[in-house]
Amino acid sequence: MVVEGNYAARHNLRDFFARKGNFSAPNGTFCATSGTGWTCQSAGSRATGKMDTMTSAVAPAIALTIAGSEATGGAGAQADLKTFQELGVFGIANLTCIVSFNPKDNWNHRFVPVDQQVIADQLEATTAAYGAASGAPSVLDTVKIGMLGSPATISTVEKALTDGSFKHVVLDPVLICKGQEPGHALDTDQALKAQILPLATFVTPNHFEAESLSGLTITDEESLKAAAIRIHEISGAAVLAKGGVRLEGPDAVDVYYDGGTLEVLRAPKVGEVAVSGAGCSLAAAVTAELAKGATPLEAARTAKAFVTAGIKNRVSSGAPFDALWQGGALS
Ligand SMILES: Nc1ncnc2c1ncn2[C@@H]1O[C@H](COP(=O)(O)OP(=O)(O)O)[C@@H](O)[C@H]1O
Ligand SMILES: Cc1ncc(COP(=O)(O)O)c(C=O)c1O
Repeated sequence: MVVEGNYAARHNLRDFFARKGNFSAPNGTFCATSGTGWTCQSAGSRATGKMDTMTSAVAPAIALTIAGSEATGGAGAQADLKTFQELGVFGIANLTCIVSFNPKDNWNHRFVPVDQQVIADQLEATTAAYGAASGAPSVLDTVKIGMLGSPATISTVEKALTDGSFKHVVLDPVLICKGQEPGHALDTDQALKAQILPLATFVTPNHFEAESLSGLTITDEESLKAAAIRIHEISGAAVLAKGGVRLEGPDAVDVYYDGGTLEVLRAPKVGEVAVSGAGCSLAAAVTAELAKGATPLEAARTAKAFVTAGIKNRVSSGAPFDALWQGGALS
């Protein structure tokens, strides 16, 4: 029996009927409840069942992003949620800051932090709803950390990570954004390295961030490998170090290293400029795949393919940079 595109199969059936009452589906099926049972009838066929038989049988995997809002929708929490959804994961966003590009100032970032108590409140609500003690059918054990933006926020998030019981902590160590000058946020950089990096199980530095975290200069694939190895040694995390468009050559090259496997992930460059949301979407795709049970290496491979497709299908705007599109090719 198909009830409204399988909605009921993914939700508590009792809740479904409570919302919809008796209803007619567009294919001519009529569904109703009586007592603890349900009946659906269409021309020539009839199906019955108990209200509890389909309860949350296939709840989706859950993932949380602790990240900033990027108002134009290309990067930040917006990119993370779109990626989670595309990959079949129920996404939750707890916001740390609001970034609004400034078109009157060369599209530089205007950054407003969210109040620390408000960040803590969001984390409290999320934990109560989906944490280990929540009774939720899918427990939240996978979190992505995006832009934190200040030492105060880093301390708030550090507390949530140490209080919580996350199996996977994917850190996109956002030290600068595209368009920002390197060195803009060095105090945050230091706090991120000291307080969040040791808690990460997977880290996705871009070229600048990999140089900053490793202390090495990265000019080619070999030095990117050396940086990935160094960052693993420092953090213990699986590392996906991104060369992207910042290394010469026809391919966008990233290096994965987890202490055992070293793998170069490559895809032909699409254009020669960086695309907004590529780093966020890559780390979010890793997060979604880990939440669904993939190994870190499998998650990295899937994420690379997802981001490459999203860059090919990029969205242009009045801004001087394109945004990644997570939704597949539009015909
Ligand atoms: N023009 C491009 N063509 C293909 N892949 C790209 C391109 N730019 C970046 N990538 C890939 O997108 C992902 C994000 O990389 P990057 O843009 O360097 O990260 P960040 O957004 O953190 O600076 C990486 O997998 C990188 O190799
Ligand atoms: C809130 C926020 N998070 C993260 C980023 C990093 O985005 P990207 O995926 O383009 O590196 C940005 C960049 O603008 C941002 O504004």
